[in-house]
Amino acid sequence: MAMASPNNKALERYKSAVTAAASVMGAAMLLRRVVADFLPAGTSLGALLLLPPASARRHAVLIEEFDGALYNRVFLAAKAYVSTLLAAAPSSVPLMKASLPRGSGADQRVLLALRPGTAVVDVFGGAKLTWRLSRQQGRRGEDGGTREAFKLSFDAQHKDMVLGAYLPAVMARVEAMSQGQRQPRLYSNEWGKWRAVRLRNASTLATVAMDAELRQAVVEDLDRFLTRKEYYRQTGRAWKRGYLIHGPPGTGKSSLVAAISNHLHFDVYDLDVGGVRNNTELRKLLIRMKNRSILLVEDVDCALATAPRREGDGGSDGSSLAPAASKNHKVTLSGLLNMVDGLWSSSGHERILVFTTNHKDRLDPALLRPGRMDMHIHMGYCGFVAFRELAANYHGVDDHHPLFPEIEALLREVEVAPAEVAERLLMTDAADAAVEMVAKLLRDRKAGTGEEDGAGGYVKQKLHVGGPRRPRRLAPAPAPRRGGVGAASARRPVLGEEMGGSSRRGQGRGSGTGRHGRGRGRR
Ligand SMILES: Nc1ncnc2c1ncn2[C@@H]1O[C@H](COP(=O)(O)OP(=O)(O)OP(=O)(O)O)[C@@H](O)[C@H]1O
Repeated sequence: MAMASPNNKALERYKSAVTAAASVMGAAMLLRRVVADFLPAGTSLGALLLLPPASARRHAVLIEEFDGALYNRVFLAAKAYVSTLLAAAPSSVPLMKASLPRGSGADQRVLLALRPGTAVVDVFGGAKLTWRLSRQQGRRGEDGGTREAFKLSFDAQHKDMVLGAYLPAVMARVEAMSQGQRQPRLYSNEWGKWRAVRLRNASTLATVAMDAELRQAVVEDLDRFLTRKEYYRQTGRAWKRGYLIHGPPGTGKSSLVAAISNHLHFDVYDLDVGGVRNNTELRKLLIRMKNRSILLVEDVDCALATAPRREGDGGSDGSSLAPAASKNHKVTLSGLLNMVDGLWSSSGHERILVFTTNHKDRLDPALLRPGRMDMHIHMGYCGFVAFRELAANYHGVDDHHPLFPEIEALLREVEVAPAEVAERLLMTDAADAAVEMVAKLLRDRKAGTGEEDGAGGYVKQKLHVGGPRRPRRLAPAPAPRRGGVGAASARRPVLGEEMGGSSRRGQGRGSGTGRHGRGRGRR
């Protein structure tokens, strides 16, 4: 036990004086902070004493749908979180909205939402927090649509807890929910807004038949990209990557994009350039893309005008080989590239840009310049290795099928797209019959009778179903096909407006798959 000496007593007195002074100062500082934080500027201490007790006052955080032109991520998180609150206590709100996320299947969880003007109460750390939804008309100069906002209100005494613990917990919960259940989404632009549509392509990097070394190079490039945050930060470069995927129709370009999306868990924003009304709209679309996403421009040689051209100009044959800026082409390639290099790169990170084309030779040289696209990926006609991968994936056929030697020899002589092979393989559930169908396709192709049976070519499958695209140049619908068992599943439904037909006959062998229809003005 310590002895009480005069010196010790003096020390004790000194300590208690310091402690008392510190608590008075602390209280004074706290009070000053409270005055500064909670009261309008200029409010005096005297006024503070006249106010009702803190517990009786309410504070609120307003969470608006848009932060300038950008979606407010806190609003999106709040919406998802409120949906879980409503699901947990449905009886607390007499009337709410129920919907399926756009483009999702009927097996998806129904999303519950507040109707404007209604509220739901949450309890956190003993505090009651009220989420109220309001809706207002967009301001002048904005795009005019209605905008929603959440008002999160709580007793003033819980302000620090709400900002420091509750809102971060809401964000973390929503993040965890999205990591756990989320399939990459496909967005498509409609009237200046991104709409989520159903991703129909479940390709993975393992199921896309392609050269093994090329596949490895793509995987490594993607994985390196993901882990190089520090490199991009240190070098001051935008954290983005560009891929140009080229090759004849039906060789798996779109499938590869879907596979990349599935590999990285990145959403795909499939930009229909023809549907973009002007550069302002394009700018809005680009900045409204989320991070960790892929911007896809398919058939870039057809989709984008290269440079302004005089009225009536066309190719030497009267056709328009290089689309020019015109009434139909509001967005030019250079306009898009400038925006991608500028605001798109600076307004987000972990972004991938993919251009696809059937005709690399027709691309604007600006796109082919070294350094413009980081990697050029060629998807070619089906070789024997690719065929074996498809046969193994679809039917589990091993390497020793009796028809394989013949097929290997034929594949060296004829050009056939993997899509055509895949289609034959999917026409029946019987493996031997499916392999025989591929062999027949190749024999017919060699003999130049490929389409006589009406089963040649393939019907282009979009990455998505759902959100209607505005009709583009329509080609006649393909002739009805005779299909075996499974033919329907081989050609999953394609939007009518996206189906087209052009006979392969007359294009010469090896011009690609004959019947495809994207309606994107493919030449
Ligand atoms: N390399 C491949 N590996 C596996 N399946 C393929 C491959 N290529 C094509 N397919 C099959 O063919 C269908 C159409 O292919 P896909 O749309 O990816 O080709 P594409 O090269 O993008 O064609 P297009 O140039 O007409 O847009 C796919 O859904 C897939 O079933």
